[in-house]
Amino acid sequence: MALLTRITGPRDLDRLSPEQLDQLAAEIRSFLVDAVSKTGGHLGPNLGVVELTIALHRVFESPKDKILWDTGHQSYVHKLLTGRQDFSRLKMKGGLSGYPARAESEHDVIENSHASTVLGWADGLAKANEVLRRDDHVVAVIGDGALTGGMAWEALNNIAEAKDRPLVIVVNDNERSYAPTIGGLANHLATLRTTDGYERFLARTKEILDRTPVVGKPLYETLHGAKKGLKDFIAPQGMFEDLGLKYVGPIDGHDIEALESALTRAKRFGGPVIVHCLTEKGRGYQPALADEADRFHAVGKIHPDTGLPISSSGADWTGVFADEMVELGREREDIVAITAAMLQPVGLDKFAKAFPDRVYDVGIAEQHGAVSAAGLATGGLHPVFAVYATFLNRAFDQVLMDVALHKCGVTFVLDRAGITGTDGASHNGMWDMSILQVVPGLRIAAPRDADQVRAQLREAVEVDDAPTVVRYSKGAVGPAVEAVGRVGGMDVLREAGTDTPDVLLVSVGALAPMCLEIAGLLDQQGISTTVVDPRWVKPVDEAMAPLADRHRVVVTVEDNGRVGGVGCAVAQALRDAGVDVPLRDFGIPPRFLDHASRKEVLAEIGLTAPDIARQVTGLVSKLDGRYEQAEVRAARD
Ligand SMILES: Cc1ncc(C[n+]2csc(CCOP(=O)(O)OP(=O)(O)O)c2C)c(N)n1
Ligand SMILES: CC(=O)[C@@H](O)[C@H](O)COP(=O)(O)O
Ligand SMILES: [Mg+2]
Repeated sequence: MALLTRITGPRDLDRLSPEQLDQLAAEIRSFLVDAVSKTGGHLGPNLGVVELTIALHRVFESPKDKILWDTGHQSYVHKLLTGRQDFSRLKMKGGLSGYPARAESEHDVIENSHASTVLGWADGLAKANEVLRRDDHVVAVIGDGALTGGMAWEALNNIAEAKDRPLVIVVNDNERSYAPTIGGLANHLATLRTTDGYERFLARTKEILDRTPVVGKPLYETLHGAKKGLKDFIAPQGMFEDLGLKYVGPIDGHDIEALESALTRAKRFGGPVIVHCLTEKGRGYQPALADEADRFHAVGKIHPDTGLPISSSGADWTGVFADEMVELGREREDIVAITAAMLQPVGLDKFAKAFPDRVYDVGIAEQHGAVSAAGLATGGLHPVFAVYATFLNRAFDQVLMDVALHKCGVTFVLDRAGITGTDGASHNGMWDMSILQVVPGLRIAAPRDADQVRAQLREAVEVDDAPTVVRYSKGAVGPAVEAVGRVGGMDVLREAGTDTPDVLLVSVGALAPMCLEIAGLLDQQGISTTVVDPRWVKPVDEAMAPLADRHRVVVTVEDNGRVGGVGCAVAQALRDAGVDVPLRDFGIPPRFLDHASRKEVLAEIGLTAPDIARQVTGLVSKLDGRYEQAEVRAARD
């Protein structure tokens, strides 16, 4: 790493020769494979942007110029070139974030990770430069996948309008999101890729003319000067130029010299310009290139030589859903599936294999996915839209106004619900049960184990006149948690063992084993506890209020934001029923949580069995104290 370790900031790149730049690119690739194989992370995307990042940092002057990365998962090389070379704790507590992070560096402008936002940011920053008369540049790097998001097009619509407001958009076209990027836009990029456009024509002409030096240079310059007419003559530049954006490309995204030349021209242009770069996801690393599914988009710990995972975590929630979907698909021809560019990560790959005509990849377009689902349902099908919980945030209005208002039978399967941890603040699925609480008619299932995923998915797809949601966690699914009884539609997981029980513990989803542990700890303190799993947490089961009324305290525990979550809904239901029992709700506080393992985050926010047991013990003791005081008062009076 002779060169890489000497790069302490972007300006150190200025003094490197072309040969040294190539060597630096090779060093960075080997660093990435070595470092990310130890920690896990977004290996494929970063291997693809090594030369592009070097060229960007040579042509632009970050942090004065703002370099923005859409989604941000491909910012590792940017980190390496901006003084962050300790990757030993990547995505771990106290280590580097997996995305741009303002706390880490003045070179990181936005803390993203939800896709397709960068053009909006760039638009705003460019407008600010204009109003404040700054001559700084704004450069937005967006992938072909992120470009399928509607927000990107809303921004382009604005950006194209201001002909003399400088803004450089780099389209990092590796032809893939996780899997190959789909749709009309992807097809258009493919046409641009294969068109022998102006750039390639000019490069070839230059090559030929360089061999005839006498007439070569003047002729080349004449051709270059006549570029607009020449461009139209050679090949139509398509949609981008039709929109009013200057188009430069396609550029070989692994040729630093070509990249620098294109970026320099874009920088000088003085208006909005698109630089279309062709890159290869997983570049230089054979195991990634051989992985047709996702080119090592995001890996766990792997053996660097083979790319094979170090350990396999056994059955996970996604896998249970994946298998059950195939079963359901066999049983019911009306069941169709939707993914927003994440077929494999959400577990719809098996369904797609079995029923290729019944799965729709809508691109990174959660809003459209939800509305399209409303259309499918209205057309007589039952769509299952599988999406990470955090990404459904985007489609809230569509769930409310299109799916729910129209009473459409659409099932949303929310993967990665609850604390996911290592992907940081934006990836925790901690908002879904709060925002969805307000949607009339919508029902939410929070299965506690694999059997319940299967059972509740089946119950969900039976509902054809309202949206249903099935939400579960990331990673390994725990052992089955057997019910010992049933009250209304709720499973009783533990009886208090007395006619005058102290605590009703309402356990939500995957937290069932923890709730049973809490009950055990309370038992040791002489506090008798009923543990109930409502299964369907919205609407609150009608049996909840009478059950609560038989206890002295109600405690809810959920892997979701406390504000507006299941605890709030239960409290409201009890109030509505006139049940006056103290309630204490445990959940995720309304804070953005730094990246760390799920276990560390849960410990930090006090969502652990000992913490909760301690607090509940305190609460019960306080009630006992009050009770005793009342008795003393009564005896005295
Ligand atoms: C709103 C949203 N939906 C889904 C995702 C999950 N996701 C992360 S990266 C990615 C693919 C991005 O493709 P592209 O922009 O082409 O970048 P590449 O990885 O190919 O460099 C997806 C779907 C996300 N981050 N944000
Ligand atoms: C950038 C992004 O949004 C995804 O790639 C995310 O990192 C995936 O997370 P999982 O590892 O939980 O699938
Ligand atoms: Mg891509």
